[in-house]
Amino acid sequence: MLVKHGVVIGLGRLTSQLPSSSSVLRRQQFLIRALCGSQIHRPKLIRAMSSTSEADAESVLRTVTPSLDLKRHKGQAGKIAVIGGCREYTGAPYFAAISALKIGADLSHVFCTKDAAPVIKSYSPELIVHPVLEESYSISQLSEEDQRTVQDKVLGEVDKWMERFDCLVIGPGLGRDPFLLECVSKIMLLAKKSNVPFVVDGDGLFLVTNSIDLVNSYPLAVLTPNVNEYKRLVQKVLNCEVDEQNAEDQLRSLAKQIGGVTILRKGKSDLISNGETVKSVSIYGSPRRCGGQGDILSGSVAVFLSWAQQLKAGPESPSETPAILGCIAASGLLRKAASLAFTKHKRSTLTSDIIECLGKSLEDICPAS
Ligand SMILES: NC(=O)C1=CN([C@@H]2O[C@H](COP(=O)(O)OP(=O)(O)OC[C@H]3O[C@@H](n4cnc5c(N)ncnc54)[C@H](OP(=O)(O)O)[C@@H]3O)[C@@H](O)[C@H]2O)[C@@H](O)CC1
Ligand SMILES: Nc1ncnc2c1ncn2[C@@H]1O[C@H](COP(=O)(O)OP(=O)(O)OP(=O)(O)O)[C@@H](O)[C@H]1O
Ligand SMILES: [Mg+2]
Repeated sequence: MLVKHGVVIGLGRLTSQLPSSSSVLRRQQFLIRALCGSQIHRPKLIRAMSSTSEADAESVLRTVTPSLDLKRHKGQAGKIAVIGGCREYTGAPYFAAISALKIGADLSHVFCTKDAAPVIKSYSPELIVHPVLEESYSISQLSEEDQRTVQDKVLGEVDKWMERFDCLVIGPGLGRDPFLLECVSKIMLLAKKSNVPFVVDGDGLFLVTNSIDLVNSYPLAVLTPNVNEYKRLVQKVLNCEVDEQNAEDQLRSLAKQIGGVTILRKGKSDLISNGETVKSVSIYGSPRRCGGQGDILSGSVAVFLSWAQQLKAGPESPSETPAILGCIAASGLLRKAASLAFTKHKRSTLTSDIIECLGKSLEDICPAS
């Protein structure tokens, strides 16, 4: 739209500067028709003038998705852990964790509060659910020392698994309880110590926005903000408002300011940057905005990022980082699946319907055999 306006304004300026001879005017009118009036020429012009390149998501999906090989053993296609799930939210961590499995990860864990665990387990026997997180209400009677002991126990429970995970998803359905968020900030430190990549979403972004040092300069961190979460990040880090006219440059500055973390800004087009490159994914998805689609995305980024990390270096290997590739692949697949689910279910499309379409959508792009 901006560029389209740029063209129109540009030609308007051109008009006012040109001599008013009739032949010049005729040529000018022809130019205006050719540039603006033709459906064939306009998109080419917009693309040529755009500062962001649209990623070829299908090609990235084909590059990062590993072939199914009988020589591989369980775990090699990815072990993912979601840190999230509390009394209020049990759907979000489930959506993220089950999406990881549906795409092709081998194991998907959930670390959630004790209350949320039986609920999440009952959604699916496929998930490995750890009821380890504690909220303030369950420890408020304890002395400070005992509270620290509880925190150490929580961290110990997560840390003994940490090195086995290829990627964490921190935040879907986490809630905003202060005691729980303090534990989660320490889980982030443990992940960084073990060089485990993590995707931060939902309430994880609430935590990180208020303590940006938790992710600053960690190249294996991916943030996936929605419209509200992005606004809060921009206000906090760049100290200004979201600038839709310069969306790509602002995203690049934001990622750079946080030390080169990768940010996937969700919206009509998904925009992805690590402070250097900016990519967009605009494949047609679905007009349904039911809650939970961001959770599918965060689980998917974790899987594709893990797969992209396994790509062998070589002359043919992609120049983008695994985090950028993971974001492009996840965004493209989610949009394909959302589109397919919407074709079937129209207004009644739910997040579970989209999850059911993940397999077929990936199969259409990279068949299993
Ligand atoms: N089926 C499920 O289980 C699903 C669960 N989900 C889970 O929900 C959680 C929040 O994610 P979301 O996407 O609703 O957050 P978002 O758009 O920033 O906020 C919208 C508005 O609500 C408000 N607000 C939020 N939390 C608040 C709090 N604790 N206390 C007070 N206010 C709060 C917020 O206010 P603000 O932050 O601006 O002050 C804004 O105005 C997150 O864990 C997500 O994973 C989703 O994934 C969907 C499916
Ligand atoms: N206006 C839009 N048009 C098309 N697709 C969109 C639009 N907004 C979001 N999406 C798609 O939906 C996905 C989820 O984005 P959304 O902004 O709904 O996340 P979210 O609010 O975090 O979701 P959740 O409810 O899971 O927390 C994005 O990856 C994007 O592809
Ligand atoms: Mg969300």
